[in-house]
Amino acid sequence: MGSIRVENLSKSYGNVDALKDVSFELDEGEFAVLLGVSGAGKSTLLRCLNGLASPTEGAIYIDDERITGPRDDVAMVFQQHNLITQLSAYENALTGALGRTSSLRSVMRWHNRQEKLEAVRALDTVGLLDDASKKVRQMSGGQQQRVGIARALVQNPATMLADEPVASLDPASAETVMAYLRQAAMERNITSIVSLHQVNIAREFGERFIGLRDGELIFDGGIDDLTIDVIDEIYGNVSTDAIRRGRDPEEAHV
Ligand SMILES: Nc1ncnc2c1ncn2[C@@H]1O[C@H](COP(=O)(O)OP(=O)(O)OP(=O)(O)O)[C@@H](O)[C@H]1O
Repeated sequence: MGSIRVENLSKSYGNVDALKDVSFELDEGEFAVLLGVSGAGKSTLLRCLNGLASPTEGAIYIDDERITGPRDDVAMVFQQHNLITQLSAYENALTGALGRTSSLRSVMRWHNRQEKLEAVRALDTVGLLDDASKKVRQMSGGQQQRVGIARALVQNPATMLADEPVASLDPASAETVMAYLRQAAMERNITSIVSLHQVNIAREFGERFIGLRDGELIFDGGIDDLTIDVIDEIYGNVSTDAIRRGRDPEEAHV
């Protein structure tokens, strides 16, 4: 479950061509990192994948079903966590089940035993079981993002999309969050696409890499093919010395 097929996808906003004839396929359970500078089209691709934006041309299929709008089996992890900060980690995780409940139950926030167990299991997966009752606003940015991942897991997705999930975190927290995200995807065989702009983190956690530049897919391959030349091509005029040292290439324009 969760295989993805993107076929000749183009997306324009007025006269801005955000995606140009992008095609690729991911097998069930693959973990792909989406690379590209700001404006390359990463968010647009993720928005088309989760059904929030519709293609101008082309199509996306999940498990051979054409995407025509948001689906419950496609979960999203956001950069700005989108959590309810006055609620606990557990309560936030439980909101991941809301898409699957009736509107009355959803409004009343009634959850069945199975959903509660899933929330506990998801918090365990992201290493936050001991902090389940802690208010999200009292948590660090990295912990908050792990709650965001737990919420996505409670949705019981076949596909998980993450748009710059560690962009606002310090390097150590970013690594921790990525490790939990990768582990969760592996344990549950969730097909995942994570957009990142930190090449060092991408190389550490990615198994498949998709590179966008100016809306075009310019790279699709594994870690061995992701050479410095390819990185140069994805990021344009950047200092590869800075990349080797692990600095953010977007700050390393020469
Ligand atoms: N709603 C919109 N209306 C008009 N133009 C848009 C819209 N959304 C994105 N664009 C444009 O489409 C192009 C791709 O943007 P997109 O946000 O997908 O890139 P990105 O790689 O995710 O960059 P960032 O990391 O900065 O979000 C950019 O030129 C952007 O200005």
